[in-house]
Amino acid sequence: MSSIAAYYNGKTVLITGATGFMGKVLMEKLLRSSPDVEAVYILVRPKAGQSMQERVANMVKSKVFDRVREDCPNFQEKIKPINAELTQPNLAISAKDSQELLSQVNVVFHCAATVRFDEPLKHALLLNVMGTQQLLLLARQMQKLEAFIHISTAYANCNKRNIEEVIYPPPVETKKLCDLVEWLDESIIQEITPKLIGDWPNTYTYTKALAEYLVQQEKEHFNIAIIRPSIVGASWHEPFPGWIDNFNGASGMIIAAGKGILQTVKVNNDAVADLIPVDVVINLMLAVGWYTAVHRPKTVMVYNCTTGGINPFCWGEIGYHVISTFKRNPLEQTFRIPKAQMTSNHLINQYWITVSHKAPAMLYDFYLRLTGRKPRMMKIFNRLHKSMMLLEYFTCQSWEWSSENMNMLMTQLSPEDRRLFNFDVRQLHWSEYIENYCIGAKKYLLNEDMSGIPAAKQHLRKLRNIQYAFNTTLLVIIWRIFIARSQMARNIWYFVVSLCYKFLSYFRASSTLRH
Ligand SMILES: CCCCC/C=C\C/C=C\CCCCCCCC(=O)SCCNC(=O)CCNC(=O)[C@H](O)C(C)(C)COP(=O)(O)OP(=O)(O)OC[C@H]1O[C@@H](n2cnc3c(N)ncnc32)[C@H](O)[C@@H]1OP(=O)(O)O
Ligand SMILES: NC(=O)C1=CN([C@@H]2O[C@H](COP(=O)(O)OP(=O)(O)OC[C@H]3O[C@@H](n4cnc5c(N)ncnc54)[C@H](OP(=O)(O)O)[C@@H]3O)[C@@H](O)[C@H]2O)C=CC1
Repeated sequence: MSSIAAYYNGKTVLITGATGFMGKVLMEKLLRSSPDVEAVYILVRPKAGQSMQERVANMVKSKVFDRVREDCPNFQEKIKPINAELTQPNLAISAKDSQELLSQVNVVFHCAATVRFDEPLKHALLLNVMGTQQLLLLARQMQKLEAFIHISTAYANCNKRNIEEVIYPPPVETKKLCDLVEWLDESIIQEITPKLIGDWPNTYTYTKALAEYLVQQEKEHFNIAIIRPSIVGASWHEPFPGWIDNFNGASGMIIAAGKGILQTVKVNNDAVADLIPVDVVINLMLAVGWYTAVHRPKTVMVYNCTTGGINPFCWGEIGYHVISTFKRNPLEQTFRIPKAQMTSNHLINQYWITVSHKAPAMLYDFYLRLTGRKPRMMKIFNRLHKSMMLLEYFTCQSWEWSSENMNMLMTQLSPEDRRLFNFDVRQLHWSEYIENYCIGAKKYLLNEDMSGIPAAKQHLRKLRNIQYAFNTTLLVIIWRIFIARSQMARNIWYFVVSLCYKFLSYFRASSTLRH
């Protein structure tokens, strides 16, 4: 019997960020592997005109729960949603709900965060830092709390090259910074943000670094562990190979490449692409929850959850496998044939942006206008370029993370646990993983049916013919203009044509003699 699965049976778990990408995969695995878990409380806010209840009712219908639905058809009865808003005092949880949590919860998984790179500092602080502080205050009063697992990011300390499994001192006193932004005008905060975040690339990584320090300060009160995943991608095996449901991390760029929109991207081909499958992160989270509660380590354990040091793979290789997968399994209605120029040279990238992004977008928008439709391609590309700018910090450099704690934990697991909660990324076969990632993005994110592949291939052939015809016409036009303007070009042209003619005559004559 698995010790990890057995541990969660009969326990009450609280998950924040349960409606997010990782939260859903966590809930699914927990409910499937430990069907006798007492209850899974989730903090959910109303959103986009939907009440908390409506959101949860829709969420449990998601495909991500298909496997657990098959194994335990009444799995949703274990899910107990609590109305909460992490940016509000006391997380806006009612007194009654709060009492229930304080008396029941055994394990907390804190996943909620804003992961946007362009989040205004004030909001990122409110949610990622102050929200975490409020949750810690609540956790302090939980009578049966056995473990508090905080999900950070491997890039929380991306201003360092070598990242150990320790908490680094924060760049500022968090309390002072929070007080400051509370009364400062929004526009002033925006202006001083670059100065405040210093050598962090964005408010997301900066606030995740501050949160880690806050979490560590609670170590006297309960058992804490921090998990730092790198770039979380589609699942490796569970619940299905290639499961993905949002455009974050590398997924948006992979899809943009598959759609033939992204044709050039600024990456260092030889830099390590530290992707980590979502199910690996979730298995590690459940194992860490068990280990922290049962073994009660004396210090706050930090688990860098990365692949680069163990089973490295580079951006250049990812690009190659993404393009080759999408050529074999094309997406529907692609804009152009999938192809990716990948360079870390700014000027070369700018050249390709002009030639293979902006020029086709302008031409297509012109065609849309001519046919009485609204132009939209330039808008899409401007958005893509904004995203590419925000992501290039992560694709043009490599980091080294130590992963001793992840390795240590592996040695603590029984063979059964190692199989059921596998986080051994040495077994990851990258080309197979990337292929499943791309196909998963097609199926689960874009809702495209695999039966549409022959039509998608036909569309690619049409695009190829258009491209050949366009290139030939362009070449002839350029050459005609050139010849009309330059005597030298004319002479070269006549020389080349006469040379070809002579060659042809020679071959025809020699083949006639042979027969
Ligand atoms: C040849 C292939 C090469 C592939 C590899 C190339 C590059 C790899 C790229 C990146 C890797 C580095 C990632 C580093 C991660 C660090 C790890 C972390 O710790 S954490 C989490 C990571 N966080 C993120 O990834 C968030 C980043 N995103 C953002 O900050 C913002 O989305 C944004 C980039 C600033 C863009 O903001 P914008 O306001 O313009 O858009 P929205 O996010 O609001 O999205 C609007 C809407 O569009 C949908 N969407 C987004 N992207 C796409 C897409 N590519 N195609 C189609 N649709 C897309 C999005 O879901 C929204 O839809 P909806 O309104 O319905 O929700
Ligand atoms: N995805 C990745 O590549 C990586 C993620 N991480 C970390 O993993 C964790 C989970 O990330 P991921 O699942 O990808 O993120 P998502 O963006 O998919 O999910 C974020 C979750 O946080 C919730 N949330 C956001 N704001 C609030 C709020 N004000 N009150 C209550 N809940 C809120 C969201 O709820 P709602 O549905 O209501 O918006 C959602 O459930 C984060 O802590 C992130 O930093 C770390 C490394 C990489």
